[in-house]
Amino acid sequence: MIDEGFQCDVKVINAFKSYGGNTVFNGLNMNVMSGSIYGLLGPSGCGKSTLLQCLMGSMELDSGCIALKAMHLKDVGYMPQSLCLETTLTIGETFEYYGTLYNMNKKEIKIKKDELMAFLQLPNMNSFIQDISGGQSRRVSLGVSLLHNPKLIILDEPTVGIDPSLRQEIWNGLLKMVVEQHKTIIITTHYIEEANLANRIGLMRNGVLIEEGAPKDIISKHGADSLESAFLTLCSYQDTNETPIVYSDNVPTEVQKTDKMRSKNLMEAGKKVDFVRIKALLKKNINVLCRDYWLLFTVIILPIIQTTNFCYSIGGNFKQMEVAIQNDEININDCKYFNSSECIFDNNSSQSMSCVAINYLELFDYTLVEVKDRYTGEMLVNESKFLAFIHFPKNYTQDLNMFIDRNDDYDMQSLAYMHFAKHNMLFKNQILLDVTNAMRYLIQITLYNCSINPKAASLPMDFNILYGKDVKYHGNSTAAIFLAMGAFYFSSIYSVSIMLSEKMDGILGRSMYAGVTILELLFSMFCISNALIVGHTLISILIAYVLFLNPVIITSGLFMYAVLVIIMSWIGFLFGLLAAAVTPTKSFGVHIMNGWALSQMLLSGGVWPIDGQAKLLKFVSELLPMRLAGKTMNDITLKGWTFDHPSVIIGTTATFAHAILLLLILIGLSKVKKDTWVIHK
Ligand SMILES: Nc1ncnc2c1ncn2[C@@H]1O[C@H](COP(=O)(O)OP(=O)(O)OP(=O)(O)O)[C@@H](O)[C@H]1O
Repeated sequence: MIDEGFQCDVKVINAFKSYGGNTVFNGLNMNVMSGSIYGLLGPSGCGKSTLLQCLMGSMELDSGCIALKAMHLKDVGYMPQSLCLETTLTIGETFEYYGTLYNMNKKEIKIKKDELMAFLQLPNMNSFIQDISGGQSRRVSLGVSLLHNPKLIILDEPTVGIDPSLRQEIWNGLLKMVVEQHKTIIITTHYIEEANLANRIGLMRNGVLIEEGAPKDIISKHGADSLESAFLTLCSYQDTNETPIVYSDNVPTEVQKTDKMRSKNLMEAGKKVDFVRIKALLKKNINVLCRDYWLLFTVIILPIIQTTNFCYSIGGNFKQMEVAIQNDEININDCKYFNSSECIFDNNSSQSMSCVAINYLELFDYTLVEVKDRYTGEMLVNESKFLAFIHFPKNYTQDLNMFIDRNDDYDMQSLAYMHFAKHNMLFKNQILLDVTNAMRYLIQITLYNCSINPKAASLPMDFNILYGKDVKYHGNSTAAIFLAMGAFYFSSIYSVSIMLSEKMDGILGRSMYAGVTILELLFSMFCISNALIVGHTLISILIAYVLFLNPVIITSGLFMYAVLVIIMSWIGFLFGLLAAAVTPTKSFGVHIMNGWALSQMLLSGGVWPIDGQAKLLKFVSELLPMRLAGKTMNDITLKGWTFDHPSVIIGTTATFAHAILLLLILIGLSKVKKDTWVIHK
């Protein structure tokens, strides 16, 4: 600490700071007396904002010392150069949020709100910040820095965009605060004439203060008629002298000697988690979410729509597949009245057994269209108008006698014939399977009518299904992977969106000046994210398993299913934070999320079983969290495995390990990357 006797509220001693190779402070000294207004002037880009951020402790000096009398963040009110306010809140809500962060009660906030409304001529307290003018929102920002009645007020260009008469009133108000309440105010401005009202000014250029003193003294010292011409004189003096002028009056010698010393960093003091602040953050973030209709739609309605889409569209049998047919045995419309009861070996039998196959296919929802000849049928398939063409020759049933009898007279012309397109393996597989089944059924019916055991036409094999008796469609075996994907993706979208706006718009940075810690913000976001995931996953589960009857075996393992969904949402939440931490722009963060979710969906067996992947890729896919969680969830619902099954234990533990790994990466990143969560505005 600096000795008690000195009358400065702020002292900067021999400060050095550079961004990469760009030197901003080059041995800068500054003294701000208690109970005064200090005007910090200088050309654009000379480092005024950087200096104020260093005073607040949000930025470190490379070397030198900053000493503040203020002990706590609540003793300081800081207005950054950018707005750094949540624009979806109203003016009133903004004051309530910051008032609560500063531990003010409702009555105190109300009194201060009325006071600031009159002083800063603010619009209606219910106006949303996004709906008011630039000048009005800057006044709200100024109001936020004055709200908690701080001892030291640091304002970065508070009067930009404000009309001259209101500017004058604001200065009068600030002067009154200094006189009546003994406040200390540091203010940067580009309007040199208004700096005349300050008690003391510092002229900053080329990394140092080239002059510091009362405006009148500076003007007379340089024989100028205004601050502006004094400043110009000083600039030309500095340009012709190589050694920078370093003013260091009133600097205690013991502090001057100490390089790299910092008496106290306000931002580092009192980092304890505070539940009042968490409550304020929760309220603010719920308000923000409720007003961001697109985000609300994306994290609540979209998961429900997508689950419904998934159940309706993925993995079901193909419907109304169009097949061209030429039946020389009978008109296919007459098959409707076909009754197969006679044995085809009977002499007077008039059966058209092709109808058995045709009716079978119609029963399985095929659209059969009669074509006039084989050439047309094949051509239509080649032109992709039909998926297949089936031909039954004229004496099909008659010749079937010989086929069953294994008669050597049976020739290839007597066979039914299928010409089909292979451009889509799934269509091809389904048609082949259905037509094969139709023909097997035809043979079985034929044998049965002739009192021959139909088993003769079935496969001599017994199939026993161990797991997944109720799995009928591909979608049944990917439903759990899809739900795991939803838990991951929609949580990540929430965290990346909120965190990016907190970071890029400087909202978190500003809340931190009011004492908020990153942990508190993350905790509040985490609570909201969990509430969202529980809500939309419950609805998605009801849609998938109750409405669309995806098979599920009810066991105690379902508890682990719920646990896995929650862990997947945590992984999504953490990954969203990671994307927000590394991305240089808002939109890129969302692209990272979409890209990673899509890749996982493709690799995790959600689209196609991973058993079809190359060995190395499969090894990687096996380790993906969506795969681990989705597979384990599938094992629980389709195989009925419970929480004590080794596979369930391994799957759950490995998924949880992913969450821990992401957490460790985030902690590590926060330590090495200074702008992980906050961009200086
Ligand atoms: N995060 C950053 N990374 C790199 N350089 C930076 C960063 N922030 C500021 N600078 C550079 O540091 C210098 C000082 O910037 P600063 O914003 O402090 O200037 P200023 O005096 O407040 O300017 P203005 O009056 O235009 O607001 C500028 O050259 C700027 O380009």
